[in-house]
Amino acid sequence: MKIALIAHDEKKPQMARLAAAYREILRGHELFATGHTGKVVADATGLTVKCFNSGPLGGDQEIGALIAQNKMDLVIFLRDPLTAQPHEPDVNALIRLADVYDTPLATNFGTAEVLLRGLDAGFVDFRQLVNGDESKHEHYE
Ligand SMILES: O=C(CO)COP(=O)(O)O
Repeated sequence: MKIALIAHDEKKPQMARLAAAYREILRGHELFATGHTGKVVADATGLTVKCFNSGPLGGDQEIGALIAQNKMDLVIFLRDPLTAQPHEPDVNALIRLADVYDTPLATNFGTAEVLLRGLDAGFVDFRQLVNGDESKHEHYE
């Protein structure tokens, strides 16, 4: 599975804790992240993370583009709801696309834990069916 990890600055310590706690689950998957979050996750876990641009510089849009191609299976986006973000439209666009493509998305630590445990239990396996079915993608277009 392809997993995107994104955290706003105030949430990066949480992301480091989450990634370290669920390292054994994450290591079986392909990890993607916005620039600074990717470094935080790589440092916390030692795992390989494909890093895109930093969020404010277009990283959210790059991950959004993968969602729009149905090439992202799960997104953990630890948003900071208490700080205004200069790239709020990009954040909203990414979340909107996840809803368009029924991509599982967690925006806080608690839901992220449930998603990762669900991933481990096979509850996200339906994504393989979605990705393997091109007509499904056309259906969304
Ligand atoms: O701003 C972000 C998501 O909107 C995160 O970007 P960074 O991981 O580069 O800090």
